[in-house]
Amino acid sequence: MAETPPRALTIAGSDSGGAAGLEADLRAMTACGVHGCVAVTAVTVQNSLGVSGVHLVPPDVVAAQVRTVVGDIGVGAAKTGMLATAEIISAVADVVDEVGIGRDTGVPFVVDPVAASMYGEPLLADDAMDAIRTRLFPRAALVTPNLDEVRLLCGITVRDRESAGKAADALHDLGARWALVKGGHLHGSPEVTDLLSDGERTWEFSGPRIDTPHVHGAGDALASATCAGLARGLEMPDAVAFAERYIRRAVAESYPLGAGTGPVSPFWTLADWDEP
Ligand SMILES: Nc1ncnc2c1ncn2[C@@H]1O[C@H](COP(=O)(O)OP(=O)(O)OP(=O)(O)O)[C@@H](O)[C@H]1O
Ligand SMILES: Cc1ncc(CO)c(N)n1
Repeated sequence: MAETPPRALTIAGSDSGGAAGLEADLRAMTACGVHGCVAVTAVTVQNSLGVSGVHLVPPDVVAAQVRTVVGDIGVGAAKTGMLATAEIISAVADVVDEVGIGRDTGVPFVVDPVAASMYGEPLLADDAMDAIRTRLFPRAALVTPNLDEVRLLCGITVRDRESAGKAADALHDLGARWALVKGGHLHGSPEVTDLLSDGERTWEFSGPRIDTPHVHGAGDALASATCAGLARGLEMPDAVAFAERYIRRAVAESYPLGAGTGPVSPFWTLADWDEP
């Protein structure tokens, strides 16, 4: 019998196409050697072409999932994905306080402020980004917005390194301990650069832009791999470096699926990482 591995929790929506959402989260956690637990917030009707339906889970049921997982299994870190409504966000803020998940607890909280699918369908109610900003940012060890989410959160349009730095500072000022500004949407540059900051120091994670359209779930996988790194006991910059290494290979090995956009690949594991 093997030992119990590190555990992490994702509070997220389901993608029936299995590319993004909690399905992507669990796969990334598994690939990173971590047992993933789930608090489901919503069921989406989704495939490689888009989202055609959303069915919400009641906020008290979301909170009960968090409570019951943490009370029995215990987790070393947690993350959020699709939270859908201000009511679910409020329930999540209350329950993470109750169970000791948070910015300055021993169980780091990664907030991925998912606003829309990659096709542009909303995954968050219009009034709910404000709830993420006010209720979740002050509890977050790390926030991981893409450039559209940065604009919604702090009104900054990121075009280059300088504006990315300003955005990271603004996100930090909203209460997050660390901010990772993801540059995947800055098309036109041959490099993809993600900028991590704690308001004083910055780390840049750069690599060549990989020529693939199949990046469905890339953001979910990056936040989940970071959460897995934290659950494995890494400090923040190391956990992000670990996740950046994971996502670059996952993007390089992405594959087509259906008639639309395919996912980043989870079909390799930690055991492969040290291959030449
Ligand atoms: N073409 C690419 N080449 C290399 N890395 C990429 C590419 N696309 C995405 N990435 C990596 O994946 C990360 C997440 O992508 P992105 O910035 O698009 O986030 P996202 O919009 O939240 O993702 P999604 O909504 O598709 O799950 C990027 O920060 C980057 O590290
Ligand atoms: C359920 C769900 N969560 C997150 C995303 C964003 O990647 C998506 N497309 N679907």
